[in-house]
Amino acid sequence: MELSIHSVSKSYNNQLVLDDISMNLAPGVYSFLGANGSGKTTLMRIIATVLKPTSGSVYFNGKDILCLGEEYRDILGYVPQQVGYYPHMKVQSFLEYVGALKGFNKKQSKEKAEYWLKQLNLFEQRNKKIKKLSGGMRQRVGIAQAMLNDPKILILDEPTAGLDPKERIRFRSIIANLSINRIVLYTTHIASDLEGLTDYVCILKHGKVEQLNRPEDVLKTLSGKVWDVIVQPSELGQIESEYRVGAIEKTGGKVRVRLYHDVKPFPNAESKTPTLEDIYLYYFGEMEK
Ligand SMILES: Nc1ncnc2c1ncn2[C@@H]1O[C@H](COP(=O)(O)OP(=O)(O)OP(=O)(O)O)[C@@H](O)[C@H]1O
Repeated sequence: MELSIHSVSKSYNNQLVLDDISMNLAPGVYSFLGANGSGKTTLMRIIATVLKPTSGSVYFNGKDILCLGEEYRDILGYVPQQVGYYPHMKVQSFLEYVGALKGFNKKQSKEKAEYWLKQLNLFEQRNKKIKKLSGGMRQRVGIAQAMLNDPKILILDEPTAGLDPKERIRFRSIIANLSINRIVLYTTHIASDLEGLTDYVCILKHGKVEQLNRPEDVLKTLSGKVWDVIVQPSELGQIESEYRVGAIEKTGGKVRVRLYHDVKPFPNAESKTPTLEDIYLYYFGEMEK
């Protein structure tokens, strides 16, 4: 099974948002990491066939997904960003309704809805109205509706937005369980979401792929470039103007500054092992200021 993105570009009103993206995806979890506006949602919508690329194509097992039509929708599960799933509907009724839309008969829809309600720990909530659910529960309803047809490709756009730390951990184990024999793509701008979950990290910046690598290889690219230095608060401004700066922490009356530089920036700087948080700040720190 292979999903192949071939020279995909997308412009909105002459603004280039995706710039010649190519990659081949096999079963596994792929996280698309990028700051706001880096084109993650646009790419997910193209892969979900909600949006057409300006140029380029996406192929599933060698066939253009736009030509596969219904056949592709049968193998696709898509959880869009911020969906307002019928707030007045009850959870199970909603899932059965989605089942009907996906072409299942009443009995199949009920069975599938109940199966996924149990899998996603939502069975207790099945008779609650969607608007009464917490953000994490609503997110799981989103995953349940996408899973009804047992998709080969599962796309989750910013699935952890608005979740509390406990829900994030639960989400991670759900995805780990669902990822076997599927291509799972999800977008995030939270580096810690990737820890222990993803097989590949794709860093998207200004519509281009900066890296597509296993997490350990992504980390290696920053090896020898991550430094901690303890300075007086008054020195901070100067450091920020000269270096790419990550986290800043108070320590006693001083501050510990994480900075990224190819060579040791100060005699007292301490070399640090890169984390995914560092990767994010290295690539996107400037954009978030
Ligand atoms: N329908 C549209 N019309 C015009 N511009 C758009 C449209 N959709 C997205 N854009 C622009 O394209 C760029 C990329 O947006 P996109 O939503 O793909 O990024 P993103 O990485 O998913 O960001 P976020 O994390 O904020 O969701 C942004 O500059 C956005 O304003």
